[in-house]
Amino acid sequence: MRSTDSPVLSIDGLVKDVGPLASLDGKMLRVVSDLSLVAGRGEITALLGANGAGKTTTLECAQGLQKRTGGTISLLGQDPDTAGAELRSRVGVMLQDGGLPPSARPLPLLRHIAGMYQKPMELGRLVDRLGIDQFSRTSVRRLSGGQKQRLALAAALVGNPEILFLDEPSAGLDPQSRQIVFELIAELRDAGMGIVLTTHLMDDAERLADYVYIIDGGHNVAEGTVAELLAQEHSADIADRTLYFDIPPGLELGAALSAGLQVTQTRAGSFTVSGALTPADLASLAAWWAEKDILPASLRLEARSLEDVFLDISGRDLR
Ligand SMILES: Nc1ncnc2c1ncn2[C@@H]1O[C@H](COP(=O)(O)OP(=O)(O)OP(=O)(O)O)[C@@H](O)[C@H]1O
Repeated sequence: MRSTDSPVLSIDGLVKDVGPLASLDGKMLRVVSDLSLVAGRGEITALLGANGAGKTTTLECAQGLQKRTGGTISLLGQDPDTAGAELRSRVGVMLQDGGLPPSARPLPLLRHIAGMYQKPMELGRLVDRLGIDQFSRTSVRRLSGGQKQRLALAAALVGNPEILFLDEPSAGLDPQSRQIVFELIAELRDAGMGIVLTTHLMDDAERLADYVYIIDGGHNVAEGTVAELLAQEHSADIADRTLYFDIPPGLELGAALSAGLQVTQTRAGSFTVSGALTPADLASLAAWWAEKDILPASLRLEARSLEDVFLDISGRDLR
């Protein structure tokens, strides 16, 4: 486990049992087992995992919303299970379902929440930044999913927290909203806030996270910066590079590429080449195109992605 100078959250050996469950003959189900992580101030820490991996349960235990079965948790230096209102006022939480009162209107709601804190954020700026002024007088129940998500983020931020928890922050957001939300999250990080988020979207983790914990089956299976995870040892199944190109249908590549590469045609003329691709392979392919007077309609070379690493670590079976 990584150590950081000023952790906002550290979890050591977290265990969470739920139940008793009738489906298990009245036995308890262990949904988190021996999970440890550290999140630093001025950092975005991501818990990345498939559906049901245990991410939400872990965050809810960290926030004191669920009582843990075992392990230790320090949230801003205190145990969330026993701490009082003073700790809650320093923590911002954006839950997956928003948790907002359906009949409330955004602006009065945010003003009300701001009134509960000693040093709230400047409301006008936050409202403007998240585009809430466009729907400030529409009741929560009538907001779109993305508008609710932006309002939930504003509600989590208005108290100016030292640590911000975000459960699936980009769920339901259109590309513009996602861009605005991501920029704001990165700015808050740069200003020193500790941000802990859960996601099952590799792209979110790649774009946002300073440090990633991959969670599977209720425990950590890998951790590191995105660059460290991409560089780590992996099975032979995942290629370092994959080349995609589209050429007119009906042509056989023949000897244009060296033996040993995996070449597939996803549809006539659309090729995917993976394996130990070398510069010489690209040169010989280009020479073959020149000889046949072909300019590919599209051409893309991609390095291994976090998604490849994730699937390699956690397997391809549905959860
Ligand atoms: N009270 C409960 N009773 C039965 N099962 C539970 C209970 N709470 C959690 N679980 C199970 O524990 C596992 C972890 O759930 P959790 O919500 O933490 O996963 P997650 O990683 O956040 O998933 P998602 O990405 O789908 O939100 C799931 O299989 C869930 O069904």
